[in-house]
Amino acid sequence: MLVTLEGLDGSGKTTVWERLRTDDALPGDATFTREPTDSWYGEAVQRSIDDDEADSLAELFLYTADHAAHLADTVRPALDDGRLVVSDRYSDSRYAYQGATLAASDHFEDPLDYVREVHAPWTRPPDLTVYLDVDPETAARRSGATNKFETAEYLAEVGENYERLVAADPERFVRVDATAAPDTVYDRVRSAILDRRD
Ligand SMILES: Nc1ncnc2c1ncn2[C@@H]1O[C@H](COP(=O)(O)OP(=O)(O)O)[C@@H](O)[C@H]1O
Ligand SMILES: Cc1cn([C@H]2C[C@H](O)[C@@H](COP(=O)(O)OP(=O)(O)O)O2)c(=O)[nH]c1=O
Repeated sequence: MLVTLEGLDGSGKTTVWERLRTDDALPGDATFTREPTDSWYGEAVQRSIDDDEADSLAELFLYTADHAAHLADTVRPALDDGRLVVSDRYSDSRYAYQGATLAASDHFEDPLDYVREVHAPWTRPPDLTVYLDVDPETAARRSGATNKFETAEYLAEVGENYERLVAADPERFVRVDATAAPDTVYDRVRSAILDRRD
């Protein structure tokens, strides 16, 4: 089963993901992974993140290349072995974030839909996506604006894209109020995963 954690920067995904890794209630052979990955594709993504002048379309394809390699090298082999896979960010991040960065482009009527179409023929959709829901102001404050994406204004657009993704696929998403206390958020994410396991 493939579980993904999604949400704005600062929503608490990595905090939850780190705790899940040591939770004995989950299978000992579970694969914990993330996007951007730590492969050379992910390093190329990080260079783009660090470049405030990076071209948004080029950046989309860097993230997407990282996802393709992530599927081939990590996700599909683990799923084929019957393992639980938990990814801190995955394709919904691309739809939500690059759907926002490309909104300024005049190439696309609907950038979010375009990004989804790019992935549709070959990606592997998650079986469960836990959406850590937090307001953009809290997200920006918690994340400390460490990169070009972490402004409340931009994160508000990203949040609207996430809401669109949740509305389009309500069976796949479980929303967790990420403004709650860390232990409360963790317990709710943990329950969502344990309740959904095959
Ligand atoms: N439920 C929470 N309440 C308050 N602060 C939180 C909560 N979850 C995480 N944080 C803090 O917010 C910051 C970002 O958390 P992190 O897990 O890195 O978020 P993300 O991976 O979604 O960007 C960290 O300083 C973390 O300690
Ligand atoms: C996976 C992914 C991340 N991102 C963004 C979200 C983050 O601002 C940035 C790097 O992710 P990361 O460093 O993991 O930040 P965080 O821990 O706050 O999620 O890349 C995209 O824009 N598109 C994507 O497809």
